[in-house]
This record gives sequence, structure tokens and C-alpha cells, in this order.
Amino acid sequence: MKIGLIGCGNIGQFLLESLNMDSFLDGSRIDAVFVRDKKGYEDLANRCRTRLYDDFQAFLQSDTDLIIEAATVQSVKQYAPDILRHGKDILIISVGALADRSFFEELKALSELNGRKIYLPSGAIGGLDVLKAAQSTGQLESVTLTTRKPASSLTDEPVESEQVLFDGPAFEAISQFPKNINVSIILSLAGIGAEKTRVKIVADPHVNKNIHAIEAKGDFGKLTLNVENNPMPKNPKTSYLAALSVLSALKNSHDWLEIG
Ligand SMILES: NC(=O)C1=CN([C@@H]2O[C@H](COP(=O)(O)OP(=O)(O)OC[C@H]3O[C@@H](n4cnc5c(N)ncnc54)[C@H](O)[C@@H]3O)[C@@H](O)[C@H]2O)C=CC1
Ligand SMILES: O=C([O-])CC(=O)C(=O)O
Repeated sequence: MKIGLIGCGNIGQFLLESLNMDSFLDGSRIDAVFVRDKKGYEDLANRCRTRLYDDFQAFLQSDTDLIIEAATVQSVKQYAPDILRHGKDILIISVGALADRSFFEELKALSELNGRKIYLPSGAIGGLDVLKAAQSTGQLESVTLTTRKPASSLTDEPVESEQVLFDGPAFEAISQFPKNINVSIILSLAGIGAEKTRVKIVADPHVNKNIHAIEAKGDFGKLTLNVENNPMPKNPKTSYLAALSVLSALKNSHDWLEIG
């Protein structure tokens, strides 16, 4: 599989090194990387033997089958439609972009029209298999997510003791914290939608992990899941599991065995 990558930050660099240097997935590598400014990325691109682009149209024309977005919610809105129109699959990590219902419908139509697929990795959480199964013919009554992160990842204000910064529906959470709560949208998409999924965001000066507590109730019974994520050193807002989940989604996309 020939892969293109948008964004060469924390997750992007991890993917480049895993796929191009450590050969995580036989036969798959990142052949093209889109950055807004090439300065500072040449050494990495040489080491990983990949081509750098700062012109998006030239990047789109490059010989790739799948584009991975590892940039921002805004960049998904900006680039994803063109990627599908150019007949390429896309893997989106800034899934918060799909909270916008009309954008979601636009991507759905483009995906169908062009026969292309959109992959959404599980990111920094789990339990999506449970929600999807619980929804199949049964009723899922409620889904709640409580996210607790080091205060410095959530706010520039000094925080002495734990503080609830947000309590409300997922679609509002992602619009206020687009770099911190993409997990709420993947949870919404697997479950009961971004209006009904309740989210609480807690800034905690005493933790050094990104902790996501999920509770769901329905016909199936009850789910409680607590993921205590190690943050990534280059961007502590982001959990290591989120980067790993991209590798896992890539592997799943062409594995002979589908689990879950
Ligand atoms: N789904 C999930 O569970 C999770 C999603 N995320 C999201 O994944 C994304 C990437 O995370 P990190 O790598 O940690 O962030 P990062 O901030 O380290 O890297 C993002 C990179 O994208 C670049 N960028 C921004 N706009 C761009 C554009 N228009 N075109 C090209 N490049 C652009 C930035 O310059 C930066 O180098 C973020 O949106 C983050 O919120 C992060 C953690 C979990
Ligand atoms: O990495 C995490 O723990 C969650 C995160 O930043 C996001 O969902 O945007």
C-alpha cells in the first residue's frame, strides 16, 4: 500500500518512523508527506526516504492509494473531500471533524460516489466494539465519557486543584476542545450520536496521564471502561494509544482476519 501523510507532527513522525524505518507493515510505506512549510522536515524526510510536498494539489497527484490525516480537525474539513474526489481512501485521526453533520453527509456521499473508504481508528479509547454491537438491534440508552488530563494540556490558566472545564454534549465538547476530545466523537459515531453522548472534561494538576472513563447502559447491560493513557513525549495532549491505533487500523484494513 502506498500511503500519503498530511501533517508531520507528533503522530505523523511516529507513523513515518514505524512504517518507513521499522517496517511495521510489510509492503506498506509512506511515500508522500504534505506539510505547509518544508523547512525543518528535510532531514526526517531523507532519513525516512519519503517525498515532501508543500503544494496540496501536487501531493494529491502523487502515486498513493490511501491518505492518512494526522494534523487537525480543520485540515480534515479542508482536504478530505478532495482526497475522496481523487479516488483515494482516507484514514482520519482528527475525527472531531465528523461531528459536523453536514460535513459528515458530504463525506458519505463522496465516499459512495467514488467507491472509496474512510477509516476511523479507535484513537485513545476502546469499547467501540461493545457500543456497535449493543446498537445493532438493541437499545443503547446512555453513553458518557469523563476525560481527565493534566491541567497544562487543557488550559493556560493556573489550576491548583481539579477543575471541571466542560460538562455537556460531545458536539459542543469538540468545538471547544478540538485538540483534546476527538475521542468523544469516535465514541458518538459508534454509539448514540454527538447530541446524546455526554462529556465531562476535567483539568487535573495531579495526574500525568490522559484518562478516559467510559460508561454505557442499554439492553445489553452495562459497560464501564477506564483507559489510563501514557502521553506522547512530543505532544502530551495526545496519548500513545492514539498513534498505535492508526497502525492497528492500517493492519486491519488488509488483514485476512477481522476481529470485532
Ligand atoms: N482520535 C483520537 O483519539 C485522537 C486524535 N488526536 C488528534 O490527532 C491530530 C494529530 O495529533 P498530534 O500529532 O499529536 O498533533 P501535533 O500538533 O503534534 O501535530 C499536528 C501537525 O499537523 C500540522 N498541521 C496543522 N495544520 C495542517 C495543515 N492544514 N496541513 C498540513 N499540516 C498541518 C502541524 O503543523 C503539526 O505539525 C490532532 O488533531 C489531535 O487532536 C490526538 C489524540 C487522540
Ligand atoms: O489522546 C488523547 O488522550 C485524546 C485526545 O487528545 C483527543 O481525543 O483529541
